[in-house]
Amino acid sequence: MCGSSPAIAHVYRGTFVHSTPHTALQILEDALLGVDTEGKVSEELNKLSQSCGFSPSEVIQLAQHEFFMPGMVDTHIHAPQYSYAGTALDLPLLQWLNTYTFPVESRFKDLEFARSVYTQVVKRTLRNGTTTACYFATIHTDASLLLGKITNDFGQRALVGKVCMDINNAVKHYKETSEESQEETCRFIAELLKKKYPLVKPVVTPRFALSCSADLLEQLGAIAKNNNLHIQSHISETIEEVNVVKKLFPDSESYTDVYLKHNLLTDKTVMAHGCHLTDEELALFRETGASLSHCPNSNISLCSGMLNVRNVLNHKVKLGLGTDVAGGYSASMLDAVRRTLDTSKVLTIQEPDYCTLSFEEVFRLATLGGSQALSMDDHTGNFEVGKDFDALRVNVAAPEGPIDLVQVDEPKVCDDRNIVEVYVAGRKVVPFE
Ligand SMILES: Nc1nc2[nH]cnc2c(=O)[nH]1
Ligand SMILES: [Zn+2]
Repeated sequence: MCGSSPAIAHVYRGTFVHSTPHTALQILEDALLGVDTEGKVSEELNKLSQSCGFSPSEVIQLAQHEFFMPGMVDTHIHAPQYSYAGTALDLPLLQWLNTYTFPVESRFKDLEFARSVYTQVVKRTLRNGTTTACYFATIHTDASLLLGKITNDFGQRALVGKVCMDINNAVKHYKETSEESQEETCRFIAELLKKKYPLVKPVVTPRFALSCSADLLEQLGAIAKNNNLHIQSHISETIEEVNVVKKLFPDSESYTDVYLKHNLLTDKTVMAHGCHLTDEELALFRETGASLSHCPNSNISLCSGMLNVRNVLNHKVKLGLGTDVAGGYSASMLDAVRRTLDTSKVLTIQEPDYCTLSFEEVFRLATLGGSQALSMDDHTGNFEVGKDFDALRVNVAAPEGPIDLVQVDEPKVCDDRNIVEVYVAGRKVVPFE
C-alpha cells in the first residue's frame, strides 16, 4: 500500500544478486528495487507499483556490466592492528601477540595515533564493501569511543568493543586490573549508548580466556546480560592455546565450557576462529545460539589451523566470515571469500570425499551469514522488503578493475576495485563526500 508506508526515495533497475536462507545465490535480472526515505527496501523486487508516483525518468538504471549485491559483514576485525597489517606474520599466535600485537595496541592510549589509524581502517573497509564491521579496539576506553565516533561519521554499521584483559605476563604495561576493566567497560557502554549513534553499538569484549581472570570473565558475562549486549572473543584458534586453557581452567570440560560457565555464550555472542572445536563443543554453540567467525586468512597466515566449515554448518551453528586484521593481512572481505574457498579446497585435497563449499555458499556466508552471526539478520543481510538497504554497486567492467571481459555476460571473479558505490541504510557512503 503506497499510502501508509514511507515515501520512496530512490528506485533502482537492473541486476540484483543476494542470498536467502533457502537459496545460496539468487540472481534477479532487470528487477526494480525501491529504497524508502528511511533507507529500507520498500517494495518487493519486480512488483513496484507504477501507481506509487515515480516516473521512469527517476529510475536509476544500472549499466550492462553492473549489479547490486548486499554489503559484506566482517564479523571479526581488530581496528588498531590495521597499523601493521601485511607485516609480522612469522610467529605462531601466542608469540605473535606478545612480540607484535600487544606493544602496538598499547600505543592507542595516544588519541591522535588512534584517530589516524581508525580513520584509515574505517575508510578502507568501507571502500572494500564492508557495510557492517564487528571491531575489537584496545583496552583504552576513550580511543574505543573514538572508533565508535569515526564509524558513525563515515556511516559504517558497527559493533565496537573496548578490549578487556587483566592478564598479560609478556607486556606488563598493556593490561588493566579486573576492577578497572569492569568499570571502564561500563563507562564505555554508557558513553557509547549516550551518543545514540543509529548504526553503532557496543560489544562486550573479553580478549580471550588466556587474557582474562575467571573473575573478570564472570563480571563481563553479567554486564552483557544486564544490558542485553553482544559479546565477542576468540576460541580454539591454535592447539597450543587450547592446551594452555585446559591447564588454567582445570574445572572446565572444554574451552567452550570456560565461556559457557561465565555466561559468555549467548545468541548474541560471536567467537572468532574455532579451528579446533570438538563436535561436543559445536553442539554447545548450537544450543546457546552462539556463532563463529571464520577467519581463513589469519588461520593460514599464523599457521593456526583450518576450520572445517562444512562440519560447523552441519551442526547448524551460525557462521560468518572475518578478516581478523592483522593476523589476517587483508582488510578485504572479498579476500576472506577467496581464502574460505581455498581452505575448503585444501581440506578436499586432504580428504577427497570432503564436501567442498561452493562459491554460492561462501557468498552467502560473507553477507547473510555474517548478519545471522551478529544477530542482525532481522534488518540486514539481503534485499528482503523491510530490511535496511546495505548494498554494493559492482561494475564488473570498472576501468580500474583487475580483469578484462572477453565474453559479454561472462561471470568473473572481481576484486575491491570493482566496487564503485557502497550504501549503508540507504545512504551512499562510498565514494566519500
Ligand atoms: N588472531 C588473533 N587471535 C587472538 N587471540 C587473542 N587475541 C588475538 C588477536 O588479537 N588476534
Ligand atoms: Zn582476532
